[in-house]
Amino acid sequence: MNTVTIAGLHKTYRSTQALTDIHLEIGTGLFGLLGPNGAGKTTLMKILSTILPYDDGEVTIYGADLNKEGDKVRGLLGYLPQHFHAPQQFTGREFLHYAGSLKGIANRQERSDQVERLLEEVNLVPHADKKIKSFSGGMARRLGIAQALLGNPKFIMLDEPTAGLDPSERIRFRNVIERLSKDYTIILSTHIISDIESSCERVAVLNNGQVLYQGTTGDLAQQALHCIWEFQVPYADYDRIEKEHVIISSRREMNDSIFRVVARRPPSPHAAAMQPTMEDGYMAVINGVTS
Ligand SMILES: Nc1ncnc2c1ncn2[C@@H]1O[C@H](COP(=O)(O)OP(=O)(O)OP(=O)(O)O)[C@@H](O)[C@H]1O
Repeated sequence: MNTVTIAGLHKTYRSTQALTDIHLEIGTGLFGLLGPNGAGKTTLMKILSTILPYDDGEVTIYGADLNKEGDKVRGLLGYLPQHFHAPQQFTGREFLHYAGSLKGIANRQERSDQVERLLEEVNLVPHADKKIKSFSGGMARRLGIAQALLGNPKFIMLDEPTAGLDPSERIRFRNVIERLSKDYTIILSTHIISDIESSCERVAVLNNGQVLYQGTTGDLAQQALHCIWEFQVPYADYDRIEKEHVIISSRREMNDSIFRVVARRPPSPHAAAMQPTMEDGYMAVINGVTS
């Protein structure tokens, strides 16, 4: 069942066309929104969270029209913005009480029940009475998720939630999200493929304000079928290869460089055809080199 439907969405900032004719169908669970810097991910999230008006299109969230039923939509959603800053002098628990009041949870007992449940859900109980200024980046992000979940939303948007986290914090954060995805519709925007690879079933790839792909993560990899090659050249040729090909990765071995590239034809007579990964599929879609 689709919980979020977007049809013909357009958004322009003065002279910048940020989103062009976006069509997306999103169901329950975790949905990945992938795209390079400037693709339009934050713009889309701001529109869905009713912060930003749009020029044209139809958006429904759990059956409510974003344009006509803004208040109803706001009651359904939780949002973790890209640059989330909680007041540093508050403790984690104090901040959640404060955020709960702002969300209109007036009954103190009800607010307290939600705050305690969410602290547990994001594994912050042992740190709940520490000042936020002492939190690590990962703890602050998990607090951000907890505030997004206050008020029992059904639809949660997380904008680049793992940016700047170290690997162990990223894994802990990912586990929290995966657990939540069983009960909520979650959109996770990122340009880090591995955030999505392990946990999302469906993804959309956005570039220059357009949806270039939407479907399963497995099918995204298949977009690069027969287009992924590895080959070895002397290290001295590095600059030439970089100019001539769309490089996915490269590594140095002794005096040679080994390149993984996306191309419709073999980039050299000795190039080996490789099985595509999701990252390969993403690079193929972004660069318009699909099979
Ligand atoms: N307030 C604004 N005024 C004018 N142009 C804007 C504004 N906000 C975003 N843009 C432009 O709209 C386009 C989409 O930006 P957006 O921030 O939505 O992309 P993004 O995919 O979230 O990128 P990032 O990963 O860097 O946050 C970009 O060209 C950006 O420069």
